[in-house]
Amino acid sequence: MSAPLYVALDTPDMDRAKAIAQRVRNHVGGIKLGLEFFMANGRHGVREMAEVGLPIFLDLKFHDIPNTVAKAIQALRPLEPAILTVHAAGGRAMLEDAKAAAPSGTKVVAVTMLTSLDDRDLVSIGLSPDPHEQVVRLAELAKSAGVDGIVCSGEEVAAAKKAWPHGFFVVPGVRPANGVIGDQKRVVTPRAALDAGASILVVGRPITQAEDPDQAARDIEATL
Ligand SMILES: O=C(O)c1cc(=O)[nH]c(=O)n1[C@@H]1O[C@H](COP(=O)(O)O)[C@@H](O)[C@H]1O
Repeated sequence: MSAPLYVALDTPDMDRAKAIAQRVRNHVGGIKLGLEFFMANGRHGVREMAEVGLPIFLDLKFHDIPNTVAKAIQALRPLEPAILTVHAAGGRAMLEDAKAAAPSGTKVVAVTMLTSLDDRDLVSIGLSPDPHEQVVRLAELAKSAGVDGIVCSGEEVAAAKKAWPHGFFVVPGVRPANGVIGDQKRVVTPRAALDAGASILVVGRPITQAEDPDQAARDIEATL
């Protein structure tokens, strides 16, 4: 079952992104392109990566006033990404306008609480120290604003799914057992994330920095 695994190709280097995509294409369900790739390669780069033949998740995490976010998404419409991200903290009107601006076939998902944050980080930005509370609150907001789902860590996905049984749940911050955690803080294994209710998993460095990305993707796939 390869469909739920999206590989995050976080590199500014088009040749490297293409080479990894070609190596792992039979073991992943899609490709996530984020700010690092987009800043270097833009729309043209996204089109080129679409030639690999896998769904494209365009992760630009929009967070601005509703008009600016809507116009930015309208400008991306020709790319017809399978999934795109906005920050839930942009608020209801921004989420509604983002969904209205996106192509009908694009899932708009709202980032709740970045997986690189822990309870101390939440307090430092003036929020309640409980990630579950924060994620469930933002999941309810995203649901009522009419977007398709949320991004959260595998630690909160079960609670969020309870609040939104038919939502689409993207889980990054996923690490194979004994994997290098790096800058992530709320981390679970791919299997645990799926068992908790993830719709798709996002995995970057455990695949892209592996000596053999193809084997790393196969190893993760085998646990799903
Ligand atoms: O929206 C995301 O995809 C995202 C949200 C989040 O809370 N945490 C998170 O890590 N991500 C993205 O998921 C990917 C994780 O990469 P690795 O840590 O290398 O597996 C990166 O591309 C992040 O931008």
